Amino acid sequence: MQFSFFDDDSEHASQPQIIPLPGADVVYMPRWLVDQEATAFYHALASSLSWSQDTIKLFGKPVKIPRLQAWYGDLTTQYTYSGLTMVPKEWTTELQNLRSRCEKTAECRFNSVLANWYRHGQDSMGMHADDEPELGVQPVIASLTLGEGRPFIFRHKQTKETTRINLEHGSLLIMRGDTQRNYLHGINKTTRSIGGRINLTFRYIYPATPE
Ligand SMILES: O=C(O)CCC(=O)C(=O)O
Ligand SMILES: [Fe+2]
Repeated sequence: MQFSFFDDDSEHASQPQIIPLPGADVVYMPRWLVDQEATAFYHALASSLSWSQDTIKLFGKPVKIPRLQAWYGDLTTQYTYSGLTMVPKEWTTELQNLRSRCEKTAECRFNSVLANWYRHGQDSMGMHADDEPELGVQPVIASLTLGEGRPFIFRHKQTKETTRINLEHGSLLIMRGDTQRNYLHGINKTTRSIGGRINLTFRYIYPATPE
């Protein structure tokens, strides 16, 4: 299924759109940031965040993930994974600014943000759900797109029904409720020659409880 939003009335261009996915709660807000501001944030984040291309193990072999990433947050959000303690970087001015605006829109608190930089069409993110226990049972995730729009794929875990939403420059996508429980999501590669896209996913990570 493909959704496109016909919106002739520019006054309503940033009206929230409810994405009709059964068993999910997804709202898409085109032009949450006006073009000029979104472009300014794209360049500021590209040059100021501490980007790295992380390595994961695939069938025992180290493989570089196909994008750059950076993780920022409150110190309470650090967690231990396979004996490795992951410590977030301290909030930058731009990230603080965007965090508080996302909190106002989503009407909830965020203490962490994962930044992804898709440098070109060959950068991607595999299908996954953001369902780690430290995100809680019904996580709210606010996802901001800056730069080149890319199709965001939702796939229902049981029915496998697939829905694509083109995430545009300056847009905010808010996922809540059972979205992570019922759906996977991801960003495919494309052979089209396209520009870069920076995505910020604001989250709330529950502080680890001592064992
Ligand atoms: O780039 C995107 O829109 C997806 C990012 C994402 O799913 C994640 O960071 O968990
Ligand atoms: Fe995700």
